[in-house]
Amino acid sequence: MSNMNKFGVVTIIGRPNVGKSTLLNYILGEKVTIISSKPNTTRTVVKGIKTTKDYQAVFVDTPGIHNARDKINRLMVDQTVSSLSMVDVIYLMMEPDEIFASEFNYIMSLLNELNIPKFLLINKIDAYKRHEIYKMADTAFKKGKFKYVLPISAKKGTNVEKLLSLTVEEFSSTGAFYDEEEITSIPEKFLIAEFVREQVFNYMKDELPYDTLVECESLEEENDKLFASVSIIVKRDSQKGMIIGKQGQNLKNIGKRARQNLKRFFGVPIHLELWVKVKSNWQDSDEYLSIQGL
Ligand SMILES: Nc1nc2c(ncn2[C@@H]2O[C@H](COP(=O)(O)OP(=O)(O)OP(=O)(O)O)[C@@H](O)[C@H]2O)c(=O)[nH]1
Repeated sequence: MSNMNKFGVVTIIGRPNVGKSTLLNYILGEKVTIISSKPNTTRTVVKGIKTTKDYQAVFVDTPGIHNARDKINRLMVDQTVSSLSMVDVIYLMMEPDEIFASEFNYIMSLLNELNIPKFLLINKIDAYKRHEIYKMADTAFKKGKFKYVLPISAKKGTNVEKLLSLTVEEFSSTGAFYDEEEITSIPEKFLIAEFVREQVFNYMKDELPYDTLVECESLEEENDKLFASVSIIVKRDSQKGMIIGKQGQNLKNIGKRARQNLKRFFGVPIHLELWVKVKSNWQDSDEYLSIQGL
């Protein structure tokens, strides 16, 4: 498809009160898509979606990463970090007077394992003196591997447009485009499809992943276990064979890795049923267009 919109997933990490919600509210403006959390579940990770004519950005939560002090929490944080592999950009948010203490070093050491662009956002610049902001930016460059260090004010919106355009530059143009209402009601399905899509990209070479649409068709929960049925839709029979692989090895690998990541992410076991389908013109089909929200 020509003219494909950009799609990406962003997470904001930062200690309580640093201004994460304020930034998200500013970015999403009045058109906030709040994904209400269901009772008894901690699985609702999608915080909001920003859709423009050029791109769609999904903001997800990374719970627990800032309580990395004791062992149990570290375990949880490790799991959170693995689940971050599906994210396109990580924002780490700090205030100009925050000290780069052991907790920061620990979080950075975890995040540095991930080959994902990290932006340091120095927030609340409206409330600090210039030299404090410069000092923080300087230390940040020395201490962390940040693609950008951006001073912002989430409250006033200073530099937020700039932040968004830099963020969208990191997005790939290959992702599906989701209907906001649909995603509001099925964030988990969306995430499951994304996790599988990630593994298609991981195991398949060349153009094949770009010719692939991944869709979670059904999701049920029973006795604290998730049952998901996911279709991997390709354009040609030969591609179907490639996805399945010799004796089904590729499909097994895709399923195995996706299942492991999903289990870590959702915190419950998941039974993942994968189907490979051929639909030569999926990019023109009504189904695909409805996923795109067109
Ligand atoms: N001066 C100033 N205050 C800000 C800015 N951004 C956020 N705040 C204030 O900081 C406080 C905390 O902001 P939140 O957005 O709730 O912080 P949070 O990181 O989401 O906090 P948790 O939900 O506890 O994790 C609020 O009183 C905000 O108004 C900013 O750019 N400048």
